[in-house]
Amino acid sequence: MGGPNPDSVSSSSFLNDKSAKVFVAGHRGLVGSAIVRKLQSLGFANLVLRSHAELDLTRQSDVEAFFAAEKPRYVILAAAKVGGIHANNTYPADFISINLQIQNNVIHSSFLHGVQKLLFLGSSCIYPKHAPQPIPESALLTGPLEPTNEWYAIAKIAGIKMCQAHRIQHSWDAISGMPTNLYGPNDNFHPENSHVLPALIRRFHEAKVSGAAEVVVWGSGSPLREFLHVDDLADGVVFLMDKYSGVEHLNVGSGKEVTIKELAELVKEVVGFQGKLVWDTSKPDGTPRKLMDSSKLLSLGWEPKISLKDGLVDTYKWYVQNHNV
Ligand SMILES: NC(=O)C1=CN([C@@H]2O[C@H](COP(=O)(O)OP(=O)(O)OC[C@H]3O[C@@H](n4cnc5c(N)ncnc54)[C@H](OP(=O)(O)O)[C@@H]3O)[C@@H](O)[C@H]2O)C=CC1
Ligand SMILES: C[C@H]1O[C@H](OP(=O)(O)OP(=O)(O)OC[C@H]2O[C@@H](n3cnc4c(=O)[nH]c(N)nc43)[C@H](O)[C@@H]2O)[C@@H](O)[C@@H](O)C1=O
Repeated sequence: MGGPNPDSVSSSSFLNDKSAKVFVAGHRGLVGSAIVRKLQSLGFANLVLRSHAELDLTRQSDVEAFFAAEKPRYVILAAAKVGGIHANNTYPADFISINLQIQNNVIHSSFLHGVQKLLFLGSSCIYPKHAPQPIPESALLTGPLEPTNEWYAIAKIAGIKMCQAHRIQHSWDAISGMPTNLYGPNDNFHPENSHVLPALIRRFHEAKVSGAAEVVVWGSGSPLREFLHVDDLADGVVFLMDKYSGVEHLNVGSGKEVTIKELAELVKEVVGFQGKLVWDTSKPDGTPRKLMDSSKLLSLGWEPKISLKDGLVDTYKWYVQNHNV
């Protein structure tokens, strides 16, 4: 590999630069809103924020004009087309094309307009379906992907490679973080297109309110998933912006996994639903297990703080208060 050592790209302290312009793309979403809360709590006073309606990140010329006018010093890319297993499986063209467009436009414009540091967010679905567990960063591109989300995964892998290519060719400080399955305030609670945790909060709550006897949960209940509260992820994102400058993407996980059956029982308990669970095995299970090995990030000094039970209680409270239910 020619050019400068991509791990030697210098990174000045993000946390000592709180008056700098920081563009958080996707600030109204689950992840972006948590990052904004975190940055504001730390005293960052110059955040640049645009809703989807104000700036469609799939439009290359609009994105370039935005960067030319605003010239942010830092960019955190949390805008994406996101959804659970059903949405990924049903809209493959949207998941690959919208994500490639957003990330290509934002990464390329950031580079062209002198952004000092950019953080790209991928997802644990970039790894092969049957990756070794816990999954190390080195498992990337070592085997076939899970078919229900391969389109999204290919876009995310391309985003990692975009960052790496710019580091190698231009010594530009672009890094990537791979979060595990996330949840928390401002999640998407759509009945079909959301991820499992918000979907179950809504379904159990609606069943409790209507007095239904049973709740349907998708798949066999046997897949294992690792969940991280989005406030822990936001803390990890700021940590990476401040402390990490390397070519390799880094995993960001809680290190704790549960089966979907255990998760459903926990949501049932937190919501206070008294009926029974019924499994719809016509729905896909997806990846059997995806526990990430986050030891590289942990060794740098970051650690998650919110337990799944506490995070669920907090998220259910937020759902009831914010969804007029
Ligand atoms: N949720 C999870 O479990 C996980 C998420 N991640 C990653 O975190 C990142 C954020 O995900 P999350 O917060 O959950 O997703 P959300 O859907 O909650 O938020 C995505 C945000 O991106 C915005 N957006 C989407 N398309 C466009 C567009 N064309 N132009 C401008 N803005 C746009 C959305 O605005 P609008 O809603 O108005 O379209 C929304 O504010 C993604 O990269 C995702 O891959 C990684 C692992 C797990
Ligand atoms: C973050 C991650 O998220 C997705 O991958 P996933 O982990 O498979 O996500 P999921 O939350 O949708 O499902 C987890 C498990 O839960 C089961 N399940 C039960 N009942 C419901 C249910 O009601 N809704 C959903 N969505 N799933 C349910 C479901 O059958 C599956 O076994 C991809 O977007 C991927 O690209 C990605 O990055």
